[in-house]
Amino acid sequence: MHWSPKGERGSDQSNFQLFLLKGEIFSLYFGTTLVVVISSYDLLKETLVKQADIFTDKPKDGMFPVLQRVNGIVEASGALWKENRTTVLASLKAFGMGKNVMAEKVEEEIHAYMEEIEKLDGKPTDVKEITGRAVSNIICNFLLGRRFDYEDTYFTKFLNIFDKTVAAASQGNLHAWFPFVRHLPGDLFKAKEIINNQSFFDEFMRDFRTKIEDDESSGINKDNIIAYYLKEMRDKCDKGQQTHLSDEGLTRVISDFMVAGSETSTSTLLWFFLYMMHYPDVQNKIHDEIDEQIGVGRTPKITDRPKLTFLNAVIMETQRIASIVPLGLFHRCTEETVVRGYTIPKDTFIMPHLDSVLHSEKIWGDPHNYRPERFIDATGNLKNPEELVPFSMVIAALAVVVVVVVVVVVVVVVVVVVVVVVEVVVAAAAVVLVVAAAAAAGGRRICLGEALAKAELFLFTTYILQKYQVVPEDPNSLPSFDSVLGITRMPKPYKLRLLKRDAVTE
Ligand code: HEM
Repeated sequence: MHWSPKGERGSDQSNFQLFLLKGEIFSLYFGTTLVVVISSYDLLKETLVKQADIFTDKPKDGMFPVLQRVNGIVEASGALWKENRTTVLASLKAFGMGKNVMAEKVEEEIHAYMEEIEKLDGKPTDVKEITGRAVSNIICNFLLGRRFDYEDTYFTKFLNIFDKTVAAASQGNLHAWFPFVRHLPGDLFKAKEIINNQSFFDEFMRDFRTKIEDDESSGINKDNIIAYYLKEMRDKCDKGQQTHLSDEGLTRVISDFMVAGSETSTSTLLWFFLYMMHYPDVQNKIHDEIDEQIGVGRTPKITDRPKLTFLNAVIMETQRIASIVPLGLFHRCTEETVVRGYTIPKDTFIMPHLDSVLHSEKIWGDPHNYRPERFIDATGNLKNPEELVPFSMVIAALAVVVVVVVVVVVVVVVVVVVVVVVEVVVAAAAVVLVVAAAAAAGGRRICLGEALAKAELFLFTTYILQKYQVVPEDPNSLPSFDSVLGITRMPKPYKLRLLKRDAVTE
């Protein structure tokens, strides 16, 4: 469900509509599977964060039991999940995740994206396809260490298959809950299509891998996740170390990245453009801020981010109100436990109802109003409330761990500074911090792409609004806030026009 700013309800074409019910905790059955829906910030914290050891794993058969394999990150559990995740995180760190190197890869893609936008020449367009293509290409750049030209036939074919997989996966996945439907004649529930797409996908993965290995043997292009993963796997095998890293794991990591990293950022950008059309005052204010802080003489940089307080607040408000992963991703409860007096049996599926936090009246007061100012404090600084959970709950937990460690470290430093050399303590403190953060991240499911997604959202929106005004196709009729719920909550297709700002001013 989506609430428009004027309080009108939009509609999701979703199978989940029924479940957007009231109550902090309730259970229901999907087929024969018991699912417990957990709502409210406090309750999600009580479960996903405070009882993380019990609530971190994923359903044993994964989201698509028809594929009969669970590996990679999103669907994996236990030691297998941890090693895949740690390896990928280490590779991202090695290539500058969270630093400017990451932003440079994003910027490289945005330059190509802006050329495509320029070609539109202000004509009414549904920008979903070109935006999605640019966002997927960024993920390819991380996976392979290179981007593709938009005309590249290999890339186009890959994206087509990927789109089909996402579309089939978005259609309710009924065969996961009612296994008998897989045996019905025809393919009404898309089980066969998912299996076929997956084997195409696997073929592409093998191709990707061969290309990387060729590059590797010729000594080029080592800054990519695939090369890093393969090297780790080989090194561990050579040393006779036990490892969960495998070819299958790598294939799943690649598809996890494509699925988790493409639709999410694309959907958020489409919501952003939609809100810009509905709120021209907000858009004008961003234009003014960009003009003042960056001007028109140079392209935006990630280092401009702290200067654009209002734009940051608009992105946060868009993520909050759009709530693109409203029902989170399933977790699994690995031990019987009691929550608020209700017994949750072992292996129950847990649905984290993130929407209940992002749209909570208790937290936001007026959750259905689009009001970016809620993220700016009285002194004009950006606020970062822990209840803003589009990437799930874990950030708050991580922050808490880090804050606790920082406090302990500061106290230790103050005490020890009198007798010992300060640098030694600070160095030790840094190690403790890294270890603590790693432990927290390793034990919980923080969105692995949060830093990348935030860089993308900032750079795409700044580049576009520096040059263009986003206006509706028809000035007398704004596109609706209705949404379609698939893997993410996407706005229903709409067309916009991107008008050059200098032309508008003239
Ligand atoms: C606006 C963009 C994004 C949003 C709102 C978002 C949101 C989420 C959410 C809600 C989860 C579920 C966490 C949980 O299980 O509790 C998640 C997991 C994940 N996301 Fe994102 N995400 C975004 C972008 C990305 C990007 C760009 C990537 C890839 C580079 C990515 C990779 C992942 C992965 C791999 C996981 C699984 C983590 C695990 O299970 O250990 N996400 N994301």
